[in-house]
Amino acid sequence: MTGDDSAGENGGDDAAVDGRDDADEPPVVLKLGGSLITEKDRPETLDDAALDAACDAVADALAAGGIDRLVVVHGGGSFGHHHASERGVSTTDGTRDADAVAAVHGAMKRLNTHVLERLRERGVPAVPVHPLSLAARADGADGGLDLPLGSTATLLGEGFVPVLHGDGVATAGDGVTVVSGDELVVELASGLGARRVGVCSTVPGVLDGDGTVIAEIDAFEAVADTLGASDATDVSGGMAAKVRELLALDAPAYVFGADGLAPFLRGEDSGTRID
Ligand SMILES: Nc1ncnc2c1ncn2[C@@H]1O[C@H](COP(=O)(O)OP(=O)(O)OP(=O)(O)O)[C@@H](O)[C@H]1O
Ligand SMILES: C=C(C)CCOP(=O)(O)O
Repeated sequence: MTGDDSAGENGGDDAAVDGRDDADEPPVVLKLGGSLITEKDRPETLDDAALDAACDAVADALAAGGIDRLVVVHGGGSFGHHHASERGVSTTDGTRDADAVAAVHGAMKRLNTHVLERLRERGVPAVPVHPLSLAARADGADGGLDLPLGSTATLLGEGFVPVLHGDGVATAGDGVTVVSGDELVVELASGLGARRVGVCSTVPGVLDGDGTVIAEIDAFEAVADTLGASDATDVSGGMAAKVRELLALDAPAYVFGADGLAPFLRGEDSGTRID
C-alpha cells in the first residue's frame, strides 16, 4: 500500500498487509455515496459499473503510493434507505423493533460485503467496521455521535483499509436510529486527524443556482441560499448539512462526482473544495 509495497501486487484473495513504519501518518477519509454505488430506485441493486470504477480508482491510488492510510465509508443507497424507510427509521426516528434493526443492519452488511469483495479483488486490504457494534447517541437522537475509534485507528496502523458504512446506532431514549455515512466521515476525520476528506457522489460538486460547480466554499453563509434553493427538501438539507459539517473540519474536504475520484486520490483539488 505504500510506495514500496504496493497493494496492487497483492491480487485476488492474497490481499495482504505489510509491515508498517509510518504510525503517525494522518489518513485520508473517503466516502463513496450510496447514490453513486447503488441504483437508488431499485431495492438492493448495485450500480456495478460505478462501484467497479470507484474500486479501481482506490486500488490504483494505493498502488501508486500517494496515500499511506485510507479509511473508506459508504452510504446506504438502495440497501439501507429502502429498509429504513419501510420501517419508519431515520436519523431522528428510532425503533425498538429488533427485526427492523436486523433488516437495516443486514442490508448495510450485504452492501458492505460487496464493497469489501470488490476492493479485495483489486488487492486493497479492506476490512469491515460495523458502526452498530461501536457507536451510540448517548444523549438521544438530538445529541452527538459517540464513535470509539480504537479499532479503526489500530486497523489503519496495521496497514488495513477499514471500511465503515451508514448503519443503525444505539440511541438513548429512542432505541436505534440511523447514522449516516456523512456523520461517520466527520467523526472519523476529526477523531483521526485526517489530512484530506473526500465525498464522492453523483454530482460533480456543490452546485450553484445555475447548476455550475462552486470551486471553493469557505463560509456557509455564502452558499446557504443556493443549498436552500434546491428542489427536494430532505436532499437539499442533506447537501446543506454535508457542507456545514465539512466546513467545521480542520482538514480540507472535497465534494465531487465519479470523474473527480482519481484526481482527489492523487492529491489534486477536485469538485468543490470546502475549507
Ligand atoms: N446545491 C447542491 N449541489 C449539489 N447537490 C445538491 C445540491 N442540493 C442538493 N443536492 C443533492 O444532493 C445529492 C447528494 O447528496 P446525497 O446525500 O443524496 O448523496 P450520497 O451521499 O451519494 O447518497 P447516500 O446518502 O445514499 O450515501 C445530489 O444527488 C443532489 O440531488
Ligand atoms: C440508511 C442507512 C442505514 C444508512 C444511511 O447512510 P447514508 O446513505 O450515508 O445517509
